Amino acid sequence: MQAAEAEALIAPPVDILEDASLFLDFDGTLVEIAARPDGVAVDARLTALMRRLRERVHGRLAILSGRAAADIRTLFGTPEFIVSGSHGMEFHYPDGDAVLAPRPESLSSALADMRDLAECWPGVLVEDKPLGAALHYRGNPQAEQACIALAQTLAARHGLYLQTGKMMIEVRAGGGDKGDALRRLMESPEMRGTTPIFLGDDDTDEPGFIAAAMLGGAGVLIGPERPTAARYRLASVSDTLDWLETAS
Ligand SMILES: O=P(O)(O)OC[C@H]1O[C@H](O[C@H]2O[C@H](CO)[C@@H](O)[C@H](O)[C@H]2O)[C@H](O)[C@@H](O)[C@@H]1O
Repeated sequence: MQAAEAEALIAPPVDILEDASLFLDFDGTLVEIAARPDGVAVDARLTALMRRLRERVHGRLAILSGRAAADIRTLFGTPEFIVSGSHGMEFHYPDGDAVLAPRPESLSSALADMRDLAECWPGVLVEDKPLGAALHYRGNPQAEQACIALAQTLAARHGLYLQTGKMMIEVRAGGGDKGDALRRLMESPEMRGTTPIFLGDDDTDEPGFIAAAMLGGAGVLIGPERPTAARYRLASVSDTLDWLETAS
């Protein structure tokens, strides 16, 4: 699918959640980007909003995050919606069921190499994830090229998938993405035949936008204009929370 010209994108109509299944990215969509991965929090407004949205879409609500699903579940405190983590490779359901792809053995070696690099670049953080290892350089943007080069080397050496992100680069298990997660969830009896709507801000969200469109729904890009497979756009996290409150 061709990326749409982002400047042509408008806000989604507020009645778009009628007969919808709603998929939401987390960082940069529901919460502002923070200096560090552990710098985000879920406040009372967001908790209440998720409850209202769940009712609005009759339970057809999921977060699709690049984070570990356990992170999202901890942040929300045993959520009553589906959480797909690790870029579409993990699933946690409200009834306690969980599906997790196998952790690549090579991640231990990749993490050791990343930690060696981080020791040479103050401000660089290493994130150990269930299915991936990430280098965050938001704390030292000058380390960007070194982080990308190491991640490229590790991905090639270990046959891992190279995942780009916002001031981070990750090597992770391949074989799935947020588009696959959305398609899988849309096959459930509860969601089948409904219209998938997916809100996200990052590279990892683009496969989800494509999958939503191919199933008759739409993606909503959060943030500044850029080439994207999303059909609509909201300019910021703040605008997104306001729009979701109106639409719920
Ligand atoms: O798919 P998402 O839910 O948007 O998760 C994407 C990544 O989010 C986190 O990193 C990003 O957010 C951090 C906190 O705002 C920020 O410090 C970092 O620079 C961003 O890249 C998370 O740490 C990653 O594991 C997720 O893949």
